[in-house]
Amino acid sequence: MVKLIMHGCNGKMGRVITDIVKNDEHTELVAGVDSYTGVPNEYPVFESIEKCDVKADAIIDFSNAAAVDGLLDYCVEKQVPVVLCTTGLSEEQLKKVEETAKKVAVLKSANMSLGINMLLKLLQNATKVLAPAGFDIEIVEKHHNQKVDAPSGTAIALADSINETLDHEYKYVYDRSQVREKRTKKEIGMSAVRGGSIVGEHEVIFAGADEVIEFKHTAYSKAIFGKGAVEAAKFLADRQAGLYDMSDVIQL
Ligand SMILES: NC(=O)C1=CN([C@@H]2O[C@H](COP(=O)(O)OP(=O)(O)OC[C@H]3O[C@@H](n4cnc5c(N)ncnc54)[C@H](OP(=O)(O)O)[C@@H]3O)[C@@H](O)[C@H]2O)C=CC1
Ligand SMILES: O=C(O)C1=N[C@H](C(=O)O)C[C@H](O)C1
Repeated sequence: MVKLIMHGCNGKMGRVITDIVKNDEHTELVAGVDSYTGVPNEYPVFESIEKCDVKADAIIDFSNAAAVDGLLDYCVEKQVPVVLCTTGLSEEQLKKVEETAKKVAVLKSANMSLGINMLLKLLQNATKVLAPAGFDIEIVEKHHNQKVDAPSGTAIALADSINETLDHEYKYVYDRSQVREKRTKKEIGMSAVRGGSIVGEHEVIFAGADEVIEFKHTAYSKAIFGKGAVEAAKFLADRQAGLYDMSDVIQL
């Protein structure tokens, strides 16, 4: 049995993970952490990770960026692997993730779904053909009205995957409203839409002269992220220190 701590247990994804683990015979939630402790839980809940004294094989994190520094320190101190799913981390925090992964196993992924992780690979082949042929690259993402970070972590991961095949020569453009200029060739535009209960949509557009190719992923439920995170936790539980991602968990 893999014993888990759910960091952000009373949030939207924390509740999804709680349901998945309840129906999974190989995992058990031994504790939760959430700044909101006003609801009943079937496991002990602590208001911050520092107060959690329950031993576990791995932590799953869906919280917010401000909570991640303390979590990383805790993981190093207690030597507990962590599946880091929270998005919107700063450059400084991303460096801290890399440093942490030298001391304990960390799996970081902005999107735990099979579809997006497959798309990250597909895009690399498409980019190798379409970018040299002069196609412009734009990413449009849509999410629910409760999301705080923009663009989504997934949109950035998609852009990073594309840019990796372009020797990181393309720059990211998030806002065209302040500059009265045509787009340049070597840029990836990213646009964010927020509204209602949209679970998550990502569209990558390769726009050429007289033809357009679009890759689109639509999430119809948060369970696709939850299932991926639980599988990632099982994978990570007995791993050596290192920085992992979903391509280590899913056979692509
Ligand atoms: N990688 C992936 O596949 C996915 C990533 N995400 C990302 O996961 C994160 C969480 O998403 P979601 O569940 O929708 O967000 P929610 O806001 O619904 O949940 C986050 C929870 O974390 C709690 N929290 C805040 N601060 C702390 C803290 N210091 N310690 C512990 N818990 C804390 C919040 O409490 P309070 O409300 O009181 O602040 C809230 O209950 C986001 O960054 C989102 O982008 C989401 C879906 C998929
Ligand atoms: O906040 C969300 O809901 C989601 N966040 C992740 C992101 O920022 O990419 C993943 C998913 O799209 C849902």
